[in-house]
Amino acid sequence: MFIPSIGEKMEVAQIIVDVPLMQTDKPFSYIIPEELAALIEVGMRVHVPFGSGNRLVQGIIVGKEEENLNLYEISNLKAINEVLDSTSVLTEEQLWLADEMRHRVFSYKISCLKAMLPSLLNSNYDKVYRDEAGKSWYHSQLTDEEKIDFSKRVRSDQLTVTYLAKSKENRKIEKYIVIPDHKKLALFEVEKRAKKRAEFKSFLLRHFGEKIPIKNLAFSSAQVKFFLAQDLIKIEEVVVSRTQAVFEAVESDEPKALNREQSSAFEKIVREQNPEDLKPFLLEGITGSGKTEVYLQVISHFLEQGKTALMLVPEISLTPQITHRFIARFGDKVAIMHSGLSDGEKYDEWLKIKSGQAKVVVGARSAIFSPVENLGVIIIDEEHESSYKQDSSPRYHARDIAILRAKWHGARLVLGSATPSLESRARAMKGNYELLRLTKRANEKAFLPDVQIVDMRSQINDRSANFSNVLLEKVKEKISKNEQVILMLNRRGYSSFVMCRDCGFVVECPNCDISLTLHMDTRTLNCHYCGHVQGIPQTCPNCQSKKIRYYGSGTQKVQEELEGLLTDVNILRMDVDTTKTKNAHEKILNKFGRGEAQILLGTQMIAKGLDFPNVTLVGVINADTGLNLPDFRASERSFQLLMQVAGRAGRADKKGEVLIQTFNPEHYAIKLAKEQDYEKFYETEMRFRRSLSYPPYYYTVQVMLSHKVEEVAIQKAYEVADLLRHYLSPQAKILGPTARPIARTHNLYHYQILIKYRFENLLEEALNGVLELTQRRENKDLRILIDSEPQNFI
Ligand SMILES: Nc1ncnc2c1ncn2[C@@H]1O[C@H](COP(=O)(O)OP(=O)(O)OP(=O)(O)O)[C@@H](O)[C@H]1O
Ligand SMILES: [Zn+2]
Repeated sequence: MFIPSIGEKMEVAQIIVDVPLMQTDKPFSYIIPEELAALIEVGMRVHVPFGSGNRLVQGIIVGKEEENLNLYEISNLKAINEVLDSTSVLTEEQLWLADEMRHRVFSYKISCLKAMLPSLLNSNYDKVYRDEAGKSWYHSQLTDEEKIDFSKRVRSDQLTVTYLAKSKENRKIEKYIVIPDHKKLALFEVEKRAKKRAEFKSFLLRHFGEKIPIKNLAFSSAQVKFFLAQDLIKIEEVVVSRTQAVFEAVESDEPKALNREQSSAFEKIVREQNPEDLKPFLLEGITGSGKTEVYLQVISHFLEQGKTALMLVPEISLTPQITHRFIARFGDKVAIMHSGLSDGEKYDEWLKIKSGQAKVVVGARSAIFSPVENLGVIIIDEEHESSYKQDSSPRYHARDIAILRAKWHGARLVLGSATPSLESRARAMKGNYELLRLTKRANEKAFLPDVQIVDMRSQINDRSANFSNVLLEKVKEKISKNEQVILMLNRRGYSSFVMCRDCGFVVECPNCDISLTLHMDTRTLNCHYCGHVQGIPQTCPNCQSKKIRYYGSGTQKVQEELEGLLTDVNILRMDVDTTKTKNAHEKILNKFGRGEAQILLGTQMIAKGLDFPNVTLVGVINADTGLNLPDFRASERSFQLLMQVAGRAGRADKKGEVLIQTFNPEHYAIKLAKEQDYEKFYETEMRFRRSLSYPPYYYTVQVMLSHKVEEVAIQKAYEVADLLRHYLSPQAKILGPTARPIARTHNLYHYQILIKYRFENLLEEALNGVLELTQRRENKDLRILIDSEPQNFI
């Protein structure tokens, strides 16, 4: 057949479509229609027809060029249907980052690209166009020609655009039940047989006068509807606002004169260097040594040079205290990014960054992707924190992305910690990072606190299950001196549950192999994995005994106990439950800062970043719970957490004390935390890692397979292990398959394989082979997750 070879010049775009599959994990060519040609840029989102049905899907333009196409090629190409943006939403750097990421995280390219966009742009939204006179049009209501015309007018600045999430209208709405009339409800007769209904009624009566959140309610929506229909309850909606009040009411703050160690670190970080010679800096500074002050001054330095800065902190420590310090220094040049913001707020901050108005971005993990141009420095505080690793696809580590971005910009990268991760410290020892040290507290009058271990095995205290006499007496002593106390309850892998005293039955989640957690405020049992909620049984479901007891030590329970043991004491509690609402964090810390409570009791949440001069005692109620987890980083995590929380004591001129209650006083992680000896811990732990071939001596990749039928999960896991053995060298160690420590969640059985390796040329190929398995029809119910350098083993 004759195919004309003299072609036509046509504009063709390379597009990654939003169909996360192995076969579609590459750019597809689309013709750019003439009328769109002037509007289209690389980095924009478009709608394109895809597949045999030509269903419209979203895509991202990653390249475009003029090509000579013959008729045959033209007839085989589809055309772009619609442009979604008026300017690129992804920069050239971000497109490059997505490519680099694809090879490291074994996730699809489209997932990498989407990770770089604010979620509003990935969700169902509408655009609103406005002209100068304020007249507005909704994109969804325009004709195709109008859409093109409007895009042109946006480009020539005649119209402005804002995005509006269709589903939520950009507002967060929370619903509550309120009871208008107590008497009416009380007198309402419930049919005898309707047991649940009667339970709900008495629940409502107990909560009269309160706003009862509908979220996590232990009763079905049918029950709610019934009472609504009888006019016995009402639903109230509360709109959570999109505007941020953070920037108001922050006093400005002047730089402090750096001490010798601080200035030496500062000078090394900012010194002139060839971009090729730049290495990441590891700033190892004990708690309270003034790392944050160094960060602030390094950032100032680069701002003065007309550059920008990116500052990452762990989500959990993105407390007002830290954000305030940045706002106080840099005012409205700061953009804040964290998960507490609504999609609308995140989008607003993103725009502030994209437009160049924000020069300093302070944020949690995902802020590493923010589209700041002209970066002078990237800082990762508490670099050892596992929350820098994303636990869902794409499973990236912010540190790895930071290294790439720093390279692209020729920017400095500073990793800061009092207890660096073994990986980073090992790199510093090899000379891949430059090690900078701060060994003294910045405040001249402050010293590291005295740490004491309380051996709980020899503590018999009939008055309390949670407190040794020593700790209790110390708490009393500090309170009597008008000083403040921080108490930490390490809840990792441990929480309160309900058990029958007669038969030992523990109430478990019907979907997951794990006991349900008791929540006293809602009087429910909740599953922390799948979100299942149920009421607390009055009798044992197994033996009908009435001896149902509550076990474990949630923060709520400890608070109750403490209130019984001490008189006239105000306790503030900080945990997931008390910080759900907006700015709750801030309110609690402000109260504590003003001295309105003597004790701050909380989970890991209180271990980081807090700087309260009046705190002279830190008590760790249970140091052990993290130690025995089936995770090779268990000791490292426990050590880091103890060092971190101990660092909250004695930060000003009053001497600090720390008491650590433990059942494992001989464990090296606890002993060395007492001695506050990072160096010794590093050596001990490195020996252990070496002998067991764990990171940083080996790299790791975890493959997790899930299926609703356990046998299928096992069988497929063996198939995958065989496939890996076929590709990888004998030097690679392939462990498993084994069942996950929590073997079933969401009604799925999980099996895992761990690969430990040093150099494997065919690793990517092998893992792509594993991913391809999921595309086979017979495997359509099989879930396979690949996690490079996994941080989470439970
Ligand atoms: N050069 C300095 N002169 C006087 N005070 C300083 C100086 N640098 C820091 N400080 C003060 O010392 C205290 C501890 O400093 P900072 O919070 O920066 O330490 P950090 O190392 O970041 O602490 P952590 O890691 O424990 O959270 C703060 O109150 C800070 O204002
Ligand atoms: Zn569950």
